[in-house]
Amino acid sequence: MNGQKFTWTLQNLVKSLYRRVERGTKSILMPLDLEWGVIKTLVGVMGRCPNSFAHIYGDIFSLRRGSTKIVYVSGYKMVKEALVTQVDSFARYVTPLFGEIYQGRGLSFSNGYSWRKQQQFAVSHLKNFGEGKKTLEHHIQRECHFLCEAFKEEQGHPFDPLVKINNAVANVIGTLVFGQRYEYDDIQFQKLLRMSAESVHLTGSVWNEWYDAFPSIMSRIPGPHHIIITNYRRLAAFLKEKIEKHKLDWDPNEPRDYIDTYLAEIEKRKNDKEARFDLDNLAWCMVDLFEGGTGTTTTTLCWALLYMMKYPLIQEKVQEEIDRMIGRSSICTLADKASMPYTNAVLHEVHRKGNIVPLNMSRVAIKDTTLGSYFIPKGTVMITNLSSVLNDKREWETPDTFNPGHFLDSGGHFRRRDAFFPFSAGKRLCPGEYLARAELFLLFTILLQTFTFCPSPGEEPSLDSHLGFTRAPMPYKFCAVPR
Ligand code: HEM
Repeated sequence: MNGQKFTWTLQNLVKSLYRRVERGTKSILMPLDLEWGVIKTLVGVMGRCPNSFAHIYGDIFSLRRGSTKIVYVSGYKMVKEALVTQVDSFARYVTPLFGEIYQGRGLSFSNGYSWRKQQQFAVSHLKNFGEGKKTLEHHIQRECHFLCEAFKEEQGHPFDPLVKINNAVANVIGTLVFGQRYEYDDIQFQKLLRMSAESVHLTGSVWNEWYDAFPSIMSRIPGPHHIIITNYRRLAAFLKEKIEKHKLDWDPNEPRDYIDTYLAEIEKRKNDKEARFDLDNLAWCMVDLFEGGTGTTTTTLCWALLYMMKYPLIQEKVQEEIDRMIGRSSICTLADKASMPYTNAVLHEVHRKGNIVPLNMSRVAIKDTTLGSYFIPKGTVMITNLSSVLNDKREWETPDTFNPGHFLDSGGHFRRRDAFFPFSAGKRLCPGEYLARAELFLLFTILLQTFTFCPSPGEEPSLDSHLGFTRAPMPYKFCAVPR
């Protein structure tokens, strides 16, 4: 069968699936009951967005993956009810694949008392890290300097910024977690970053879906799903080496990073076994912080620079505000954000349109509950569609347009918006939000203070994306022209 005929056959298959649903394949639980694995495969092959199901079937419908029922929740009001109002009815859904990898350790795939204690500890470290000249702000500013130097080396010629940005962002989280940064041409570190990006990409692929639907079969047959497991274990091994080195010259009175403060916490919580402060858990929390903190922030900054290239007038307005509030040679600080409403609004709009975690991380109902007017039995998996919140026509004036005005009032002051959920919401929201926002503000502002970003000659910037676990722009090149 040639490619065109194959696509045509798949299109007809999707249409017939739609027809089957339109005729009303009633589920006991919800109005819609489809095979999620089939849908995901078709979505992957044909690039269809699962949001279209919400347009047809409303803010709550259900799907099936193997024997697992999945409730799919869309729209600001319903997602908020699920994540915030009914927060105690749901916990993190630990998929079979990630259950196998994490075994209850770390931050992302644990629950209950141990998760709460580990999460509180991580959030506090990420917010209050460092003193004097070794603050979070200082580390980010230093990394901005290295990134600007690396961009300058390109001398205004077209280049793909992804590797340099990814390395800079990984260095910030690396400094906070294990006290070390790497040069942008370090081959071993680049290999580790590629491995980490590959895992994130494969996590959003159908292989992960099929593993979750049929774990005992998939664990026995070869395929890219095994790469996810191997890559996570390699990353954990790399981080365990850092822990071992730290133990050799650890001084509890002079904590250098997350490892040092965690080692002290292990001592402090010796009698609180349930909180699980131990060396093994430390390594897996580090995996979560490193993995969670690198790809997401990198992708958001790549979107930000792409939007600036696409909309040069917006870029000019940001630069005008930078010149007015900071000047060309002073170093931007976090305190500057309060007096830069336009730049702040542009970054918020980048988060909204970038929409980098479209389907959030899944939950599971831990008791019988009711959402909207639907009964959801204990054990049902729930996906909250953050994409539908960030594009909800009932909340945003021009949801389909990149419009920083969404975050500005009529006087040009910054205004918060209720439906701004890129980091999710409720008590399980992203623990790295503060760090990510600090990093993005400083990196974005310092880059635009130093350069103007233009498309490669003769090329029109494209806003096309590719979907793994995160939604990232297609690889692109630009010219960073010194100002
Ligand atoms: C633009 C940047 C980022 C975005 C958009 C983002 C978004 C998210 C989202 C949507 C979740 C799922 C929350 C939920 O289940 O309700 C999440 C979880 C998580 N994020 Fe982020 N994140 C970002 C940056 C970071 C950074 C910098 C770190 C680490 C320093 C981080 C670490 C984590 C971890 C560990 C989790 C799992 C938390 C848990 O299960 O309790 N993220 N993030």
